[in-house]
Amino acid sequence: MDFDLAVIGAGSAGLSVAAGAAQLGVRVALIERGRMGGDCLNTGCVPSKALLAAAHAARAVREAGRFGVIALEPIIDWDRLRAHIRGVVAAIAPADSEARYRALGATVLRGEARFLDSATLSVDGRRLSARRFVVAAGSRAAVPAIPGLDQVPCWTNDTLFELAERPDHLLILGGGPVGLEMAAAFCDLGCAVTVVEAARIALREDPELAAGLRRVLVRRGVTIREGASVARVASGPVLVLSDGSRINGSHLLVAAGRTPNTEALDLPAAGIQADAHGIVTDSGLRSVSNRHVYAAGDIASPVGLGPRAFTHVGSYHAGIIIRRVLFRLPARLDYTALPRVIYTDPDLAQTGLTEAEAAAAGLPVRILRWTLADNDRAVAERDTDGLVKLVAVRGRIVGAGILAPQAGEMITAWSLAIARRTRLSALAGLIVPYPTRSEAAKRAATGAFMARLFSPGMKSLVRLLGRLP
Ligand SMILES: Cc1cc2nc3c(=O)[nH]c(=O)nc-3n(C[C@H](O)[C@H](O)[C@H](O)COP(=O)(O)OP(=O)(O)OC[C@H]3O[C@@H](n4cnc5c(N)ncnc54)[C@H](O)[C@@H]3O)c2cc1C
Ligand SMILES: NC(=O)c1ccc[n+]([C@@H]2O[C@H](COP(=O)([O-])OP(=O)(O)OC[C@H]3O[C@@H](n4cnc5c(N)ncnc54)[C@H](O)[C@@H]3O)[C@@H](O)[C@H]2O)c1
Repeated sequence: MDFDLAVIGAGSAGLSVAAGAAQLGVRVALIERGRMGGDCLNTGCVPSKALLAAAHAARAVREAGRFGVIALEPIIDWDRLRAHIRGVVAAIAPADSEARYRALGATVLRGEARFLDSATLSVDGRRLSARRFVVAAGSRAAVPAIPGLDQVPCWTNDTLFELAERPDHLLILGGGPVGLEMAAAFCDLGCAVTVVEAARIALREDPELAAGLRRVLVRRGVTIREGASVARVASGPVLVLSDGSRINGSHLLVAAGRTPNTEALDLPAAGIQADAHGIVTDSGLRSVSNRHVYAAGDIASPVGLGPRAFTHVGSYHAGIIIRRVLFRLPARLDYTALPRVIYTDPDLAQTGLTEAEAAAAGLPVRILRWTLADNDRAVAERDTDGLVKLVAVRGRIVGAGILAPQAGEMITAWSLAIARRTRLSALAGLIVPYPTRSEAAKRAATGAFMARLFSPGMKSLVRLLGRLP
């Protein structure tokens, strides 16, 4: 065997597996056909957050008047904005580079991997055998089969961040995390934006939190069409809906979900079962049909759990695979406290179960809320949109959803609370610094005890105790 482990794909998931394995002295091949770092570094998380940072700065200038700070409409220099995004990607790139992985001890092969049989790959014609394989080939933007869409120039996340032109009016097909983050960004940068969504925006998220986000985006000027069925796309671009209405724009971004990158791999040659969602695995990420193969990141579709397309999931998967393959431990996925964040400012962050998920599981759900309108820090900053919504079952927290600026920074504590099965009473007893938005979450937890604390029985008890010497 040429290698102990061959990792296909140098995105978040593949890089994490290769780094762990190489540092443990395993002979590991890391194979990448495109750019090191995959989607997250080049066409996903990193450029999108760099773009959002610029967009938030523009809005901060535009909205400074509410503090009595007089500012004019910001001027966006698109050349410098482009350079800013490239600069951020370049600053992070060394961590994902070929040089770094070679230095860690991995053999980095540039080329497209294809299975020849269950123990052999071809990498651009070169044969390579390995004892185990990790397929971490990721996903790409799914382009829906809408008549005319293939005839009209459109952006996906692959091309968007080149910012080839300033869109006067950006049409966005899809109101999931990509569509919403980019709607927030381009709107803040002064472009007209229309989101056209087949169902409702942020479909996976709690409807109450999604409604709060919708209100904010609409107030800022984003047009949102939900429940819209696009019958065809005409040049312009124009989205023609099935009710006959037409939505004209200057540019079109397709953000309608993901498709796993399975085609080039010739998975059947290695007997690896896959479906439209990715490689079918057990809950420890091993292929259900080839014991030597594991899947990680966006391309992994564990039975009963399904894919989760997040960078932090890719590295979590890597940890599971390292434990299983190298340490022979019975590691299994557990998404009980998996966080996710839509970075729209306010961010929509969720961990654990939503109210609907907990109710669907037949759990006796108790919902606790606190709105940012009742949070002193939010009031001081004149930014009171948002809500904390906790999902509790039998006195323990099982889910938390937060719509707030920097909610992504607030959610980790709630993941820990869920993972550790923390009691609401412990959360309500926490000392939280004043004034912070985190207080809103504590106040939500405290709400569980208010009625009992200030009940007539408790008043009688206090009266009685007051009579003691
Ligand atoms: C616009 C956008 C914003 C996002 N923002 C966030 C965010 O803020 N936070 C977050 O957690 N997630 C975010 N995501 C999701 C995140 O980017 C992905 O979940 C993550 O990058 C997936 O990592 P991966 O390693 O599974 O796949 P990828 O990053 O896609 O890497 C797979 C690699 O495999 C290579 N490859 C494919 N086939 C072959 C082959 N046959 N041979 C050799 N190489 C191959 C590809 O070239 C690619 O480099 C975002 C996604 C998008 C699109
Ligand atoms: N901040 C983050 O962590 C972040 C950011 C971006 C992306 N991501 C990851 O990438 C994944 C992909 O994001 P996404 O937003 O592209 O996909 P998505 O699947 O989450 O959302 C796509 C949306 O497009 C809609 N849609 C599909 N076909 C349509 C059509 N023909 N017309 C109108 N609407 C249509 C769907 O109803 C859905 O609401 C996410 O699920 C997430 O896991 C994460």
